[in-house]
Amino acid sequence: MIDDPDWLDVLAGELRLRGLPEDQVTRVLGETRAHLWDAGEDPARAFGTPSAYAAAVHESLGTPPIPARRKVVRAEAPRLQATGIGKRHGRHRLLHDVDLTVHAGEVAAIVGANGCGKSTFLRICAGVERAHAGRVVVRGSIGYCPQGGGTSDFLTPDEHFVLVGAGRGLGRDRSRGAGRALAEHLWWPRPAPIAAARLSGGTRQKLEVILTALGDPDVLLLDEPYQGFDRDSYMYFWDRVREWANEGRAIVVVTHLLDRLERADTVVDLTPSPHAAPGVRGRHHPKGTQPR
Ligand SMILES: Nc1ncnc2c1ncn2[C@@H]1O[C@H](COP(=O)(O)OP(=O)(O)OP(=O)(O)O)[C@@H](O)[C@H]1O
Repeated sequence: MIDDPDWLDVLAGELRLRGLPEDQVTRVLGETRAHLWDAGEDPARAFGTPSAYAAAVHESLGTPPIPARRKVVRAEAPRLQATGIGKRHGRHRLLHDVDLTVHAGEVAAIVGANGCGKSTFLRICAGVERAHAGRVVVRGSIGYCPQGGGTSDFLTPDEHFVLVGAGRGLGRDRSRGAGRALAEHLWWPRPAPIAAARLSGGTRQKLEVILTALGDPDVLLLDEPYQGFDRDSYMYFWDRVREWANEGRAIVVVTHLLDRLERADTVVDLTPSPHAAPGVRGRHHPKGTQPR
């Protein structure tokens, strides 16, 4: 057998991402390992990518795609509700009366001109900055991806997965498997065992996104998370956002790029209106409309 523990780790992560119970994950891994042993084959040659094989297994087992726990919450209450948010810097009124409601299964995009307060609004939603007015209610756990700064120069990708996974209650193998499975979804199939300082800018940014999503937080807050991604990775990223939502997460993305806004259920444009009173911001657009 050409035993590839990395491939099997990623497969385990992929199966868990699809909601397979732990006993089924163990059974599938055992059977797969036995097959590889008998056939003496390389796993990628025998089964393709872990992601594709997990999808096939998932389909053949007929496992429901969305855990029931998340569905129930969607019907009951929004995951994130920001009401009447206001923020000042001295005499400058940055945010005024901004509302945002995001349920499980929904994607919200925050757009607007440079400096209009998008990152500030997201930080307020994440609870790392205080608003001067309004209220934020979050139901569930939060994964927050700021614009950079969430990784350590000296740790490898796997070490990041294990460290952050531990903080979210995941064991070592599970963290590594989940991290690598998420990496594959972002077009980063084999995170190299090198320190993060030596990763390319786009790859390091992928690491930030993966760490945010590790452990399946209920609410994902992503501040221009695709910076430095190549075109394919950018497309994969938006596919992944939609899949995360379909799996029951509530997602808020701060974005400058308007080409994927059809993926969002809600678009909030924080650009100040020329007709509004000075400092008045917070305009909402229904799904599919383009902000100015
Ligand atoms: N502590 C502070 N004191 C004064 N002004 C501040 C402070 N923090 C942020 N600002 C200002 O608030 C404004 C909004 O910043 P923010 O980063 O939220 O905007 P943004 O819409 O995300 O910008 P960009 O599109 O450029 O990323 C900026 O003009 C910034 O300089």
